[in-house]
Amino acid sequence: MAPELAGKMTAKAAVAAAKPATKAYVTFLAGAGDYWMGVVGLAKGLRKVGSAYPLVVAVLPDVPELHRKILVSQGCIVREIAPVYPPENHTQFAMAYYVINYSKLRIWEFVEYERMVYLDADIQVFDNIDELFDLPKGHFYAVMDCFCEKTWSHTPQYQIGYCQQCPDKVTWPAAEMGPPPALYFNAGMFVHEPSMATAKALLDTLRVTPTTPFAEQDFLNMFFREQYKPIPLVYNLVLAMLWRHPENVQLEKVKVVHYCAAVRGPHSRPVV
Ligand SMILES: O=c1ccn([C@@H]2O[C@H](COP(=O)(O)OP(=O)(O)O)[C@@H](O)[C@H]2O)c(=O)[nH]1
Ligand SMILES: OC[C@H]1O[C@H](O[C@@H]2[C@@H](O)[C@H](O)[C@@H](O)[C@H](O)[C@@H]2O)[C@H](O)[C@@H](O)[C@H]1O
Repeated sequence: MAPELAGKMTAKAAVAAAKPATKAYVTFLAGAGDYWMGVVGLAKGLRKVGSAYPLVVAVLPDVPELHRKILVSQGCIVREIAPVYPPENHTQFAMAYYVINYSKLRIWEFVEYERMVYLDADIQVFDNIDELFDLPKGHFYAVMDCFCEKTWSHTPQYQIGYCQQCPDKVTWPAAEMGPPPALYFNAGMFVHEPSMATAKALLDTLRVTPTTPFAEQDFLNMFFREQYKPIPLVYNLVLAMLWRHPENVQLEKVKVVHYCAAVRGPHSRPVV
């Protein structure tokens, strides 16, 4: 910044103006359970693959000081966030287990970063994925989910055996059921651009949006429906894909594994 300008800007503005655009990975941690172990695994995995960016951990107030200290000792940047709850008595439509995940929406408020890659704590990174930070701006990048697990049994696509991962296997009966479901992403990993305007729009929209079974994942799919751009499953291999769509998986190319099926993952969550 030109020295003659320095005197005219406040010190804070001068630091902000001089600060390079920053990027970071971010994950979400709630409660005193075992998910902090998954975050340690995530931090170690990102370091092992030589990532150039830090890992920010958005923690709810109920995350114990001991877990926060361990994460800081693993090089994480721990940032406390306030919980986000859907409107009073609206939560009965979301699977109770997922309601806490609405708090993920706070990461749009991390505006000190111009771009972030979100990763669930039950994810492990096995190859460098820093290239995601250089994807063209203005889109919401994430990997398409699979509708074949029992967790989808409440949906028409599950009931007729339709899945976006193999749209030709069971043709969507458009005549009887209208247009097929829009492409739907798994919200365990996505590339986003923090912005207070987007953060406000998300929370304002949430206030008037009835909850649905997959909670914030359904909400994000609705909110970013126009901007969503699928990226290859190598960036978020939802484990169930191995047995639901093995033909779509080239394991030797997979960079990120998401232990979100009913199996034991790095955070050692018991099988449900
Ligand atoms: O008690 C909880 C539940 C969820 N999470 C965080 O929210 C993410 C999404 O929840 P979960 O992994 O259970 O969803 P899944 O992808 O397995 O459906 C987790 O990976 C954690 O980052 C957490 O920290 N504590
Ligand atoms: O709160 C909703 C969650 O929805 C997603 O998990 C689901 C989804 O992957 C389904 O397709 C599976 O069948 C299911 O097992 C799994 O839990 C995200 O991974 C998680 O971060 C979070 O957004």
